[in-house]
Amino acid sequence: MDEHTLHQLGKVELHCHLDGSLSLEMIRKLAARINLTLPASDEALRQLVTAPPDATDLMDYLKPFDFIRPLLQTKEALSMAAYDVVAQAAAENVRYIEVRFAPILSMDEGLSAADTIQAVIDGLHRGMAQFDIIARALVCGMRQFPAASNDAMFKQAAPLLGHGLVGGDFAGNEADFPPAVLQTSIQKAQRLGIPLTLHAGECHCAENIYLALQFGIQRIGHATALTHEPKVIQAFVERGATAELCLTSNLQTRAATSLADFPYQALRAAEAKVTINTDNRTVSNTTLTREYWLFAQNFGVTIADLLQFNHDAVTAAFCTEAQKAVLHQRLDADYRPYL
Ligand SMILES: O=c1[nH]cnc2c1ncn2[C@@H]1O[C@H](CO)[C@@H](O)[C@H]1O
Ligand SMILES: [Zn+2]
Repeated sequence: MDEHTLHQLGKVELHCHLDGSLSLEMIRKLAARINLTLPASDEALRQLVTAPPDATDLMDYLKPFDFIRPLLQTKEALSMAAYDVVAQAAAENVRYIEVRFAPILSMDEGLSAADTIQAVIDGLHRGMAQFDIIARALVCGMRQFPAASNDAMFKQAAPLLGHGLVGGDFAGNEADFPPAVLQTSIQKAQRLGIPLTLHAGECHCAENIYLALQFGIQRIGHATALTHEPKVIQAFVERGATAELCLTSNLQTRAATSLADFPYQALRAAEAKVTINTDNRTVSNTTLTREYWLFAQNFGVTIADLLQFNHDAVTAAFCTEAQKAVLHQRLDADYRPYL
């Protein structure tokens, strides 16, 4: 299996952050709009927006996001950014993508949460008009922000469900704000009818995954801490949950200290549903094709495995059943020549 074949294959991506995935070209365009001077060379710019190579933990990894935040404070900027991520995904044959972002981080200059979501949806729609891809939005509450801010954001988000928005998540500082602390906000979002995925198990705490499952959440972002926890893996499988795995990101945040520490093999042995994702194309300096290649190189996954991961991704996606049926068929057609 070579990288070219992996590039050609149709793909479905459930876990991709908007602000962590802007192309350098788009970062330059957005910086020009706020008169921010950037390093002239792409190499120097890349260093500013990529996770530090010696990051010690998740919070260290998240530092480049502070640099991106001022760039995404207008509707135009959010729309341009969303279009940019759709274009990148379409270029590597992603057929369906859920792009997530945190409205609260784009409200510094007066936008409402609803404004930010509508702007991202507009950009996704412009991308869909241009490229052969379906793109939907997810909104992230930020764990370290006041519950009231997250609750208000989800309240404004709910009416946009079915209009380009398909669900929610909580991102940010998991170690200090685990699911137990978020319980009330999670339940409020669920009562609004917002389908949730949740970042959990990225800080060596399998208990967070267990609790997310207990809360009725069936998609887990990262799920890294499952590796050495057979009991939690069993609960994960029993619940029919799906893992949104992000290999490169996990090695950078030290959620996994080595390949052996990454939960793929354990999940595979338990016949759990897994999907491959970038997390952050730019901050993690990766692509979905590269993530597939890493799985092929390190874990010996086959084309048939990849097809299965993509079917599982479609099944776990938050789009409509009618769209899922079309996507399943499309994947079968995409993979047939390679099987
Ligand atoms: O791997 C991750 N774990 C937790 N939070 C993350 C990760 N990647 C990005 N973000 C956070 O999500 C926000 C919205 O996109 C980003 O600003 C970043 O702070
Ligand atoms: Zn993430």
